[in-house]
Amino acid sequence: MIELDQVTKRYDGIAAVDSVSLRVEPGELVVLLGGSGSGKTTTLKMTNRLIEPSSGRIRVEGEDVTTVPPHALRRRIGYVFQRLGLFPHLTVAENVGITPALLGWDARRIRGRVDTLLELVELDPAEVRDRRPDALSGGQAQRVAVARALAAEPGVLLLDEPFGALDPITRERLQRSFARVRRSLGFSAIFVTHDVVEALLLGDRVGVMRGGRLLQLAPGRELVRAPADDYVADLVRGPLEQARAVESLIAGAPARTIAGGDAP
Ligand SMILES: Nc1ncnc2c1ncn2[C@@H]1O[C@H](COP(=O)(O)OP(=O)(O)OP(=O)(O)O)[C@@H](O)[C@H]1O
Repeated sequence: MIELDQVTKRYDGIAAVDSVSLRVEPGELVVLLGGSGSGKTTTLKMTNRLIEPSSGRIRVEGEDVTTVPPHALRRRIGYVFQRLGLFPHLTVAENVGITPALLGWDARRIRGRVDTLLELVELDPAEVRDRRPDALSGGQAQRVAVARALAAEPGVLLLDEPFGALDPITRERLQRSFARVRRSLGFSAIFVTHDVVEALLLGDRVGVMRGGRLLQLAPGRELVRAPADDYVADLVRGPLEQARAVESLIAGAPARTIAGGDAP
């Protein structure tokens, strides 16, 4: 569904993305995981031509993206931005229905699709349909952003830290809700995050990026059991140790803090 073949992006001779190759199979969700500046967003934006690669090939649904006009490509690929990108002057229904409207769907079909998607992302259409984005909570707005990206029934979805700005409880709720939406619609997706737990829980496979390179692309289980190098090992160790510390706390064992000392 998505295929990157030795894709590189250079800025002033420096590689932001360095010879990255990966394939996303039909229905698969690949997470790109890495620290700030590792090249995740640049990789995502090259996939829908918001950024043009310096070299390499990208195919989406079998087609070389350079042969598809960018606006046509972006109508076929849903995109959820790092910072929302909802249009503040449009209502929720207008935001969600914008791509179907551009594609010339009739008003009844758009309305039906908008309501179906709002329900799918667990919002009550009657309650939020006519509100503007500033009248929504952060979590509600992010649900609307996901609904909007899915409105024109794309086979491919790109998500850039979609839940990054939310508190942990809202974030976890949205992760669960997104996993459900994915099961019911079955699209392929690339999901960018710097959150290791989110990556392990949501990704069919997780690609770890550092300095523009893809260090390892594997199911989360394999990253934990057989990390390709010390960087990957260190990256996954932190949250695993945290989880173990919490478990022993719950079990009533004399818990030790992550720093190694006894918990208060
Ligand atoms: N327009 C640009 N001009 C010059 N350098 C850029 C440009 N865009 C990105 N870069 C550089 O490319 C590298 C990769 O950036 P990118 O945004 O892809 O990283 P990221 O992993 O998504 O980081 P974050 O998690 O902070 O969003 C960084 O070093 C960044 O400074």
